[in-house]
Amino acid sequence: MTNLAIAANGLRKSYGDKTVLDGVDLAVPEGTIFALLGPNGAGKTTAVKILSTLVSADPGTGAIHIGGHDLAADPQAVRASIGVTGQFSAVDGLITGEENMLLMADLHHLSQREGRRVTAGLLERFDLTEAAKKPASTYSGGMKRRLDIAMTLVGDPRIIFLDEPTTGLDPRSRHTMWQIIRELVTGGVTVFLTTQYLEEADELADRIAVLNDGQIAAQGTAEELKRIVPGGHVRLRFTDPAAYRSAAAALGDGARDDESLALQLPSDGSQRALRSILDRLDSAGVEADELTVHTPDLDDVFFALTGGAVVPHQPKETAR
Ligand SMILES: Nc1ncnc2c1ncn2[C@@H]1O[C@H](COP(=O)(O)OP(=O)(O)OP(=O)(O)O)[C@@H](O)[C@H]1O
Repeated sequence: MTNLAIAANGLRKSYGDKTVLDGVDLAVPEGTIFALLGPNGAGKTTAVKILSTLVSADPGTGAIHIGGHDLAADPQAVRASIGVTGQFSAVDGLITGEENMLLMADLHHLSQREGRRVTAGLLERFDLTEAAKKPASTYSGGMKRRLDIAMTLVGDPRIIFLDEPTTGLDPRSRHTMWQIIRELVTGGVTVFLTTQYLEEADELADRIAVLNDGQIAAQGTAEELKRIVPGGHVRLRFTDPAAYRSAAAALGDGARDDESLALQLPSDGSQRALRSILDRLDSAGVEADELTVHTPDLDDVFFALTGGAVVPHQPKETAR
């Protein structure tokens, strides 16, 4: 049997009369990446705070075990086995990156010599050696985030909570962060991350849970989640309003976007389905200016489950 690094049953939390978590079950096997995905205010940070002992769960919550330790009975043991990097960084801008690290080593009661050794190793690993003697306030967003994670690793935690680790980072820094997270897991660490980026969950996570209205709306691998939403669609775009209207009349069953002269037809994207659409267009004597095939992605899952508004999709594949 796989050992669970994180096991929580019936997680509950309310603030006043606002229920933030309404019976959330979480199970994260050791050495895996778990992503808790949800819109703003869904309760992701609250879940991280409870699991990392920063906030207490409400009465009625079931057992919570982190790293095999009972969170209610032995929060100290839980704290010793975890690292937490929050949305608001623990980095002190007034002192250097190295000093931030040494401070952390002190907090973990490492000897001065050991603290220096661990600090030098982590600064090197996170490509911060050159900047080590500069005040952290001069670091870029990506460097601060790397320093933050390096500080978390001083205590050599086996379980790491990363609350929105790449929010606000540019694409390059985001990819660097993803690489760092993957390397952590290769080293046997379990990562629990929260994110608003579907792409991030898709890239990194072994399992994803979608949090909505205080409950897990669905969980599984990215592939499993993609299977729960209806299939893809074909999108046809026109520049000529008359052609658009003729196509809409000929195809009938699609959703119309009169403003951008686009039709969206449910379709599995197969050759046969595409041929049928093209045949009907031919019969009507119209030609689309653009045809794109869209296969379901995590965006579809997210919006289907969280009841969000439909957002414009980036086409995944152009058929013509
Ligand atoms: N200490 C608090 N007191 C009162 N309400 C709170 C407190 N902390 C969080 N909340 C409320 O609980 C809800 C969930 O907040 P939480 O920060 O967990 O969401 P989140 O999913 O992490 O959102 P975001 O992506 O915006 O960080 C929000 O409506 C928030 O206003």
